[in-house]
Amino acid sequence: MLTTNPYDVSSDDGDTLREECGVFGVSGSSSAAALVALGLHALQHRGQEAAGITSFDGTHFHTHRAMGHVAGNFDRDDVIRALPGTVAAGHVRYSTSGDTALRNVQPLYAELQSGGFAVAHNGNISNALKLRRELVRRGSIFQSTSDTETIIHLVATSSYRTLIDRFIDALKQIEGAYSLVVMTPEGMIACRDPLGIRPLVMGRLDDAVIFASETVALDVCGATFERIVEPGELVIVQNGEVRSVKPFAPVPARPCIFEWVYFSRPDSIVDSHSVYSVRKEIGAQLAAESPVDADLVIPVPDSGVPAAIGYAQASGIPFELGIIRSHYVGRTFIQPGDKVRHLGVKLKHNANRALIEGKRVILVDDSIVRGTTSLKIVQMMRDAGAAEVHLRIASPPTRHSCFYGVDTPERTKLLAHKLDLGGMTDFIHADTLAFVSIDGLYKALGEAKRADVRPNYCDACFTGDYPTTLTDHDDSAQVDQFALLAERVI
Ligand SMILES: O=P(O)(O)OC[C@H]1O[C@H](OP(=O)(O)OP(=O)(O)O)[C@H](O)[C@@H]1O
Ligand SMILES: NC(=O)CC[C@H](N)C(=O)O
Ligand code: SF4
Ligand SMILES: [Mg+2]
Repeated sequence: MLTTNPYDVSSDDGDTLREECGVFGVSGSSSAAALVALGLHALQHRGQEAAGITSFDGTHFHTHRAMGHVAGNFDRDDVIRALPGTVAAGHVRYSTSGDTALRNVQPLYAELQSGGFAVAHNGNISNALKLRRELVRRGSIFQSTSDTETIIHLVATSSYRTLIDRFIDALKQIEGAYSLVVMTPEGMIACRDPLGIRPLVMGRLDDAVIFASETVALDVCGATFERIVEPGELVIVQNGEVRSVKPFAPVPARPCIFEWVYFSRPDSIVDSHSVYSVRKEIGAQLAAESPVDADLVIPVPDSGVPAAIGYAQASGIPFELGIIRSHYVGRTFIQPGDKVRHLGVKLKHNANRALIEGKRVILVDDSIVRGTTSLKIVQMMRDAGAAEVHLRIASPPTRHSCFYGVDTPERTKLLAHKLDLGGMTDFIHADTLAFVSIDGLYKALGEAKRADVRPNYCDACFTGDYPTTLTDHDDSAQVDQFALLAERVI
């Protein structure tokens, strides 16, 4: 089984690009857990494997964690009532390290010398295996196979005196991507890795301070956006007071560019750019770079829609809903195994036959990962009588795996790694295929082009230019060793 998730020795679903995770925290509300449940609903697209909420009532921590969606697990009064207190944090998960099992569902919790410690994490620690090996040698007893648990053991074993110093000490040892919401008896801490790879924002609802992966979660619970948590910043909320600590030497940020391409909801504003507007602008860039004479622009729902609107407006070709999506089928990425995944794409999309017959169509989707969706959709258009099928993709070819919080297929499963443009066009049976250029993507974010040296975003899945060292992934012997370790404890 090939996957970028080195702990995941149990799953046969290693070749899917999945979402990431969502975090949400509330400090200072008598309805803290209920607000977290609402916020997690709005972040459900970021993780559909499992969800959890931890609350603190001033004396005790309370946790409910479960496999599956937020709805179904957190829509009952008794569940919310069992999470009392004015402080609460929650998480929706797609695993990147560690199997899909209850023990890895977040927030993770431990009793430390300083009292309870709960952590919700979006991202992936790219030296977690190495750190884990050292910690286990020194006597740490891990309860999960998640990379996130490494943070807890580093805090527990730190030689610094105060909890904040111990936490900072832990962060300085980890590498990779992390947006965290942490709960301790002393207060809530929200922080972002020095490069700000994963998003994190801060909002207010009356006297409560709120942290969320995306602004849409603030909207949904009626909170107002205050500011982003800066890359490398810790925001500490203690007895209603908010203070900021910046323990890292400042480095220019590299937020994940895929947030604007696919991950974030279009109604979110990520690092001051509207996701919807950026997607439309990518579509416009694509129309300028790769025009084609055709009758209709058709989005591949859902995530291809804003880029298709942008393409249609820029080209003057009418936008039409030529593919109708069933809203009762989950995202393609989460279908287990190839057979079911292929079936999933058919169940999810259907051609709007009456519209397509005899037409030259331009399909617009946000990305090609394995090529499963594109292959099916192009065939669907042909079966519905399309005269020509042109595919336009609102991101550059995905040629590399992500090690920062997205469970990408192993590199060899990526269509653009295996085939060049001609090969891909033949594979999906399109008349023409084009991807937006990397400079076009940067233009959509308001830049003149991608800077050759130190660009302003992480774009490693397109360029292979990873902004951090990848300790675990550069050392395959170590990965094997930890896969064995995980196997023993499953
Ligand atoms: O090349 P593939 O391996 O098929 O993966 C790429 C497809 O997967 C995603 O859609 P998905 O159906 O997961 O979600 P969406 O409904 O949000 O578009 C993405 O938007 C592409 O359409
Ligand atoms: N996708 C994520 O951000 C996952 C967080 C963490 N690495 C986990 O696997 O639980
Ligand atoms: S590798 Fe791709 S998906 Fe991963 S953080 Fe970088 S840009 Fe985002
Ligand atoms: Mg899609």
